[in-house]
Amino acid sequence: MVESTLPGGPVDSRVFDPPSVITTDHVFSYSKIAVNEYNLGAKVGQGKNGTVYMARSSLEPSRILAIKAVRRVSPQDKRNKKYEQLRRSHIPRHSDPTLGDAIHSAEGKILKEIAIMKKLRHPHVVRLFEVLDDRVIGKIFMVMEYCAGGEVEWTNQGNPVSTVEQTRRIIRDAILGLDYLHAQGIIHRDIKPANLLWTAHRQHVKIADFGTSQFSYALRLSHAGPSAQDDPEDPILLNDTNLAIRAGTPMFMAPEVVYDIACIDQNDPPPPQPITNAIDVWALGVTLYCLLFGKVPFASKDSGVTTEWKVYRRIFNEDWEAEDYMGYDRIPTGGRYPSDEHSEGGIVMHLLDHFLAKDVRLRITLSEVRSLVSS
Ligand SMILES: Nc1ncnc2c1ncn2[C@@H]1O[C@H](COP(=O)(O)OP(=O)(O)OP(=O)(O)O)[C@@H](O)[C@H]1O
Repeated sequence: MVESTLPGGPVDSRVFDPPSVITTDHVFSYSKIAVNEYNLGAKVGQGKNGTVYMARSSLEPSRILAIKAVRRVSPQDKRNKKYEQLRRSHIPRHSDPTLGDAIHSAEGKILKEIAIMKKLRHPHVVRLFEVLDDRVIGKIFMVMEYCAGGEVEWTNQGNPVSTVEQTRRIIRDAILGLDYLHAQGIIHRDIKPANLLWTAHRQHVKIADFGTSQFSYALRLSHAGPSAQDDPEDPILLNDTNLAIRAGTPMFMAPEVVYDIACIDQNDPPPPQPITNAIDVWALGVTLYCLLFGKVPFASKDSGVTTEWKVYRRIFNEDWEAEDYMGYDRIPTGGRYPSDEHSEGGIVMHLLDHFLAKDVRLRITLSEVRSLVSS
């Protein structure tokens, strides 16, 4: 068994390991139970646009994979019969991302997710192995590594389900994955427990779901310097105007993301802050809070049509509250401002404070947090 060592422990790297993502533009066999050499097994997940199945390759049956099957046309767009007719009769078999992007946003979205995943190769990021994209077929198939442990769970009727030590391990893995993403110029934009997947036996956590992620050339340049100019880039990645558009899950959104809605009725609002990779750090802070306390830090206290707006207002204006105990093992926090800052509770509350700094300039960076959690 080959193992690679990361700070905090070894990672099993026995998985099939092609040097780059394979793109197959001919689907020679496709049914409900198989696509090309892959036999589809149980359904393991359902997203807005895609269904995820367990799968095995007939060429290597011992290896379990995950295949995400995504419709080129989203369910509501299916009503657009004209488009579907056009697609079936005119689209050539070979893949052309820019064409796909231009003719249909659902297809453009999945091609962008694929272009992003193609750049990524890290022990704490779900790996894409192959894309089956035959344009005469109504679906695109993404063959990925399988994360057998499922989504990171965080609440049982408002109570935490992970111990503080388990939480530390989850956050540590997510920090390593996120730090890598940012170095590649990728802002995830939807960090939350449901997008962190456990490997088998809950050994490690990997970041998943790049459906709302965005490539930022400026971010890539800031990490790689002039050598970033030599990166092979897919043209579909280079439009980063989307960064200003609100995306992700409301309760995990950073103050700078919800600014326009939160300040809508303020006479003298503070100046807006830039949208950067710090939005992922905020979302990781919200994730840490969820794991520690079994609830979100900024929730609307009532239900109704204005709920989402109220959440944005709370994110923007209000401070988070600390419970007296954190984790399934109920370790004392010492309250929102613990008197003993060196106690376990004191250290964790201090960390939360830095993750959830409303001012982007005061928010902790991943390199700062890395040194804190590995010490
Ligand atoms: N590699 C994987 N291994 C195991 N389970 C997975 C894997 N990828 C996704 N899943 C499961 O499938 C679910 C849906 O996947 P995913 O979030 O990628 O789909 P989506 O259509 O992009 O969803 P969304 O509606 O959030 O955009 C996930 O929440 C997860 O439970």
